[in-house]
This record gives sequence, C-alpha cells and structure tokens, in this order.
Amino acid sequence: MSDLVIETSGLRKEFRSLRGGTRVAVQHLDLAVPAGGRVHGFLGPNGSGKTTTIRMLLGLARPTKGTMRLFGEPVPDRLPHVIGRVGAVVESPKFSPNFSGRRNLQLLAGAIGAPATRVDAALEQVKLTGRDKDRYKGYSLGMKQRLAIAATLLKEPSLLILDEPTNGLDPAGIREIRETIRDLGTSGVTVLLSSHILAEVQQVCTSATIIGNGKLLASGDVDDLLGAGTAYRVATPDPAAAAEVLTRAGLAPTVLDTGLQVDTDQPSEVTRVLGEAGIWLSELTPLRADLESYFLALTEDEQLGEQA
Ligand SMILES: Nc1ncnc2c1ncn2[C@@H]1O[C@H](COP(=O)(O)OP(=O)(O)OP(=O)(O)O)[C@@H](O)[C@H]1O
Repeated sequence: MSDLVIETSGLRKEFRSLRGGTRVAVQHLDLAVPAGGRVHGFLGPNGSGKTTTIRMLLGLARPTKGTMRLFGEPVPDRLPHVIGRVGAVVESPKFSPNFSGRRNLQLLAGAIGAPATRVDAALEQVKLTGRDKDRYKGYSLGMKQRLAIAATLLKEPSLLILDEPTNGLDPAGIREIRETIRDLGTSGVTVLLSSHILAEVQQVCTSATIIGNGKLLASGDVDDLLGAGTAYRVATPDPAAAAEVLTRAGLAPTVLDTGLQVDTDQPSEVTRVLGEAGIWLSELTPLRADLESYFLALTEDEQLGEQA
C-alpha cells in the first residue's frame, strides 16, 4: 500500500492550439504528495499547468501520457473507488442564493447520503457557525469560499484538493481561508493547495511541489526548499564599530538600511566576536531566502513549450 495520496509519473497534457500546433500544458510531471495530514503546496505562476494537473487527477481531463495514482489506485481507471475519499474545490460550486449556508449544505448532504450531523461539523471546521443561517447571497466572497470547502468536507475526505482558493478575496477573506486550510492540515486531512502566491505556500504549507511551464522544478519540505538560514541581520547601537570588529574577525558584513548582514551559518560566532569587543547586540535575525527569488531563479529562461 502506497503512503502517497497523490502520485503522478511522466504526466503530460497537450492541447491543440488554434494555429494547429500543440500546446504542452504539463510535461513529464512526477508529483508525489505524502499521506499523513499536511498541507502540500502546488506552486507555480498562472498558466504553469496546476489546474490542468488537478483536472486530470479528478478525471475531468485525459492525460496525453503518463500515469496517476490516488491513494495508490491507478486513476482514472479506479477513480470511482477512491473519489469518495477526495474533496475538491476546483470551480465555485452552485449554491442556491436564497437559501442559507446551512440549508445549502443540508441539501447537499441529503444528495450525497452524508449524515445530517456532518453539516454541523463542516460548518464548524470552516468557522461559519454563527453565520450559517444567513442567506448565501449575503455572504462575502471569503464566506462563499469557506462554504465551498465545507461542502467538500461533508463526505469526510482524507484528501482535499483546493485550486487557488484565495483568488479574488480581500485580505480578511484570504486570512480566514488560510487559517481554515492550516487547521484542516493539522486535523489529519491531507490538503493539496494550488497557488501562485509564494508567501501563501510559505505561510500555510509544510511541503510543496514547484512547477513552471508544466515542468517540475523542485519538491520537498518548504523549510528545505528555502534552505536553512545562512545569513543574519545584526542590529547594534553602533553599526560602524560593529562592522569594523566583524570585518577584523573575518565576518565582513554588508550594510543594510536596518543593520548589518553577516553571511555565516555560525550566529554564535557573531555574538561572541561582538561581545568580546564590548558591543552588545540589540537584534540577531536569521534572513531566510525568500521563495520569490528562489522561484525566479528556478524558472529563469524557461519558455512554455509550443510545438508546431
Ligand atoms: N482547454 C484548454 N485548451 C487549450 N489550452 C489550455 C486549456 N486549458 C489550459 N490550457 C493551457 O495550458 C496551460 C496551463 O494552464 P493551467 O490552467 O493548467 O495553468 P494554471 O497553473 O492552473 O494557471 P492559472 O493559475 O492561471 O489557472 C496554459 O498555457 C493554458 O492556456
């Protein structure tokens, strides 16, 4: 039994372009999402093939080549056997605007044979309890999105696939959805979160797969992908004196607006050298490589494959 909830191998999807050529949306994609309740980011810019991949996994588009497995079962062949364990929000579901959020969920629960008690649990999980009796049409976009997630939770999925769930939301809505997703990850559901927002993956995901132009660029734990801190920002009352001492110790810093940057993986050396010179630190902060620079470096020179 595979311990991967999602696994693709050599996955490829070509679309015919209007000019008679072939547009390669996904090329040789090996995706591996481990089981065990965590939030796995599926990160790539607009048009990089995330939605196409998700649509293939859900049987909504046919791969040109490659194999896919959900819970170790080959899909689309065995999709009917596993789809009950998969919740997905790919497009906005159609809710009745004049019914309350709760009524909408009750109707859905009835349609899929989920027990009525699941409605309360799902509303609770997305923190809509309290607003559940308001009409759907009065909901903010963030609340509508949370209700869409609640709808997928009715069948208690082990895997939840969310395609750009924060698109179009205001900052408060974005924060709420991100909190909901984080909570779901810690509650044991494995979430595949597709996003083009680097900071979102950084904030919400424990692991991630990064794609560009339909190709896998990197995959692993978010912390590993970003690398451990090898640079530190040093703030002291007298930066000039600190810079001189650090330079003498072979730790020549770069001057920042907010202090000094020292490139080292031994922050204790910085405190020792400065302390011995009678200079006391007011701040020593690890500077993490930000995902954006990392991503840009990975995607440099990549062009979407359009073949005649
Ligand atoms: N039905 C289609 N016919 C032709 N080309 C398509 C079709 N669907 C997607 N594509 C193309 O495939 C590529 C990947 O698109 P896809 O929607 O999968 O990317 P994405 O990463 O999900 O981006 P976004 O965040 O914008 O949805 C794009 O170049 C897109 O134009």
